[in-house]
Amino acid sequence: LTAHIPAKRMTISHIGHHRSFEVVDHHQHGFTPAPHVTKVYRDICSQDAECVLPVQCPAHVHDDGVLKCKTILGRVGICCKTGQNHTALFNEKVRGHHVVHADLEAMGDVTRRSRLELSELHLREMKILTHSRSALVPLGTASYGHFRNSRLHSMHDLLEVMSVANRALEIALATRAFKDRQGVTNQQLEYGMIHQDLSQTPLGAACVPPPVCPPVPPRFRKIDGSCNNINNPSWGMPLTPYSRLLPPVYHDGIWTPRVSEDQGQPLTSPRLISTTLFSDEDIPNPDYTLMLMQFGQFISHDITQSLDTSFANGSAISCCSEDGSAEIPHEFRHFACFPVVIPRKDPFFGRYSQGCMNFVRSVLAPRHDCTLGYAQQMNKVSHYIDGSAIYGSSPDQTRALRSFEFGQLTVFDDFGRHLLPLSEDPDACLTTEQGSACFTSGDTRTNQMVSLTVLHTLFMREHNRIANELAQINPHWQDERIFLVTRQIIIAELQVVTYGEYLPALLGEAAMEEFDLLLERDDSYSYDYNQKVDPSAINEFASAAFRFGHSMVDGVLKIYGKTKLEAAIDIPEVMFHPARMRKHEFYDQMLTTMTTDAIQDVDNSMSDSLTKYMFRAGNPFGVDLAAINIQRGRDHGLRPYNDYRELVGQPRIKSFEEFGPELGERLKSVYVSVDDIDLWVGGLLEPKYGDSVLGLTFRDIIAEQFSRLKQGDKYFFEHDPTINPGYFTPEQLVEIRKVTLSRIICDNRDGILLVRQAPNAFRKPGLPGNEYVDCTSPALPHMNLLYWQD
Ligand code: HEM
Ligand SMILES: [Ca+2]
Repeated sequence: LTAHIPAKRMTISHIGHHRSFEVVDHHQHGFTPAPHVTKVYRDICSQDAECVLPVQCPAHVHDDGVLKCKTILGRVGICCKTGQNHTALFNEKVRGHHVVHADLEAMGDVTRRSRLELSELHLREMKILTHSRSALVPLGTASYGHFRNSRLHSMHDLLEVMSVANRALEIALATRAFKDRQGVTNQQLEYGMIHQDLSQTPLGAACVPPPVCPPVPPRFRKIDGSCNNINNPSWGMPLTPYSRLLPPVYHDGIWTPRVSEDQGQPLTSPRLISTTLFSDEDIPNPDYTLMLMQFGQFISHDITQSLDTSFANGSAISCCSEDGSAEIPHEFRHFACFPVVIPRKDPFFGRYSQGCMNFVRSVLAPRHDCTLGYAQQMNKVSHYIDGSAIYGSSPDQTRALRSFEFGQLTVFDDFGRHLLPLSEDPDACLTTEQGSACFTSGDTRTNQMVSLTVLHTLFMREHNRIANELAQINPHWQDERIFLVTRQIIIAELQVVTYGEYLPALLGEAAMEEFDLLLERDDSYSYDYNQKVDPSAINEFASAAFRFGHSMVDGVLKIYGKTKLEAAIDIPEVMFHPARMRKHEFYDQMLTTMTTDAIQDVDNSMSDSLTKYMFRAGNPFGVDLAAINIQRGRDHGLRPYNDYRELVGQPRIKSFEEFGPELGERLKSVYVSVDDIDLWVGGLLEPKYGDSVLGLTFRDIIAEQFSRLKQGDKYFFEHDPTINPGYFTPEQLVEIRKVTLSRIICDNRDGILLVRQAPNAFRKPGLPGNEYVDCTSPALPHMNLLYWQD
């Protein structure tokens, strides 16, 4: 095998594969792949197919006739014809299902009906808002904190979201009407088998027009991610839908959440699943620091944010009675309500007579071509790794953050220490008490957790530091130029840290090879760009797999003084309450803690701070993030866990005991069928795979997402000049590749307490090769910006 592996892959020949596959090895004779396309064993697949990992071609799950092959690393792959087009298996017949043709007359009728229904829904919404006492989530409660997580930047932002969301809702209603009228089956909906041309219909006219792109691609990527892919200029833009690995499963094929595979009974309450399967155990990971947790959340916010549906005026919908004891009955509540039922005997919430945890379904977005079909959830932010959490996802948001002098971002100068600008929104945090502080950045979740605020502050400072240097090197540059070049460098740094340090720690070296996630070396360009790859955030990634991070969270943040432990903060105290940022030493202390203390292992243990007290803000109880994650998966139509096992080439589980006798017992008590297990739950229960901190299913889904974010992003920092309008020179690439998170930390510390760092901020300091060095040490090399002089 090794003989055919190009040089950069040689390192992995020693990596063993722990699981054995039932390999159908069609490949009998030798093969001679061309030097640059050695990713697949092409010869066994037909001309129009490629051998790829199953997760890269998920349509096969519903297709029996697929040919198995072997990928370059010896894993089972499949001969794939659909490429990235996972859900649209658009041919006249798929396993006995026929394409349904929608003619103009049907469309006219359906449109009229959906318009009517939409206005009825809005009318009802108004009624609920004006007449019901419990229509709104009470201020100051944990559920209000949860809603704050999908806060919008401004009124303008709200109007824009609403207008897109309403269009998507209208399409969902039209699809339902069409289904009733024509007798469409759920399978036909899953396969996207409604053939339609909406251009002549009112629905088509309501579609958001694609962005108009300049004939010459701009050197700097657009703030809103538009015009990255010439053929699909709206790919990756904010307010567009997630992509999917597998078609969703909805009870009605359109938007109603799924029920049990066994006789269609309702699924068990996510809260009961949470208390049965998840407990708070202290199992620190010996190898990785809290930074693996915190940077993970930071980068996830760059890629994805789904929004809870709100009332038209932006206020929070309540689905529970005022005292939280029961759900509001269907007829009196908002159509987007999907509350979590809390069992009466709940060991924790029972004490407070809570029978209902608020949960509101996510806002929808029309698909890119605005066609009929199952509901798609909206991503509020630019999907690309493009620093949108720092700069915002729209030109308005960016403008609000810039100082327009010397390329700088605005800061709050707190007696000489630069912090993020203070928020003017009285509702952005939990408290408005004297001396408290609440910050703004490109992302509305900045204040959710104080260690997240620290990372936002770090990258804001790094921007200003680089802008400063560039302004000195190029005194003739104006604000705009400095800003744009600095932003470009910051995005490159984010990508270098993500692909060079974060992902290898999270996924392990094997996945880096298998999914082609390794960065090139020195001054080399990458030639991986693939115009066919849709970079969009994957729904399964955002709503389940990448939420593995919640299991890594430690409920206590330790604060170290010069010689001893100074404090231990329960994290609910610092959720939407980042006022400690103003304490002189806190920022340095937090950076030290994050690069020193251990993360919790990824498993079925979650801190009580997240399952009992999240966002409690002084109340005796909070909300349960585990239950919310499970409910969100159902809200988004994620298929059950077993389907995703199959997707990554693992056999489906047949009995609960396959998770071991103890977990098996507990699983059995909350799921009727093994085919009911929620993806987020099953994924966390899997044993670690190889050198990854994750099980195989999550590992592969996450690896696939980051592969798309690289291959499908023309502006990815290392793409070559023929592809990347904002390419770096070879000399600049060498400099950018020197960057590490530890370097960024050292360069932007207050310097009050923090003087040293281990070279790899994600790995525990003191591990071999990761011993502490002084911030000034050459072991933490600097990027030389003189290569940007002109
Ligand atoms: C103290 C730390 C954290 C808190 C309090 C927190 C809280 C939350 C909350 C409230 C949501 C929204 C849930 C919903 O309504 O569906 C969420 C979503 C999410 N979280 Fe976390 N989280 C934390 C850390 C992390 C970490 C470490 C990661 C990953 C490494 C992560 C990844 C995600 C992702 C991917 C989503 C979905 C985002 C979206 O698409 O809307 N979180 N988190
Ligand atoms: Ca982004």
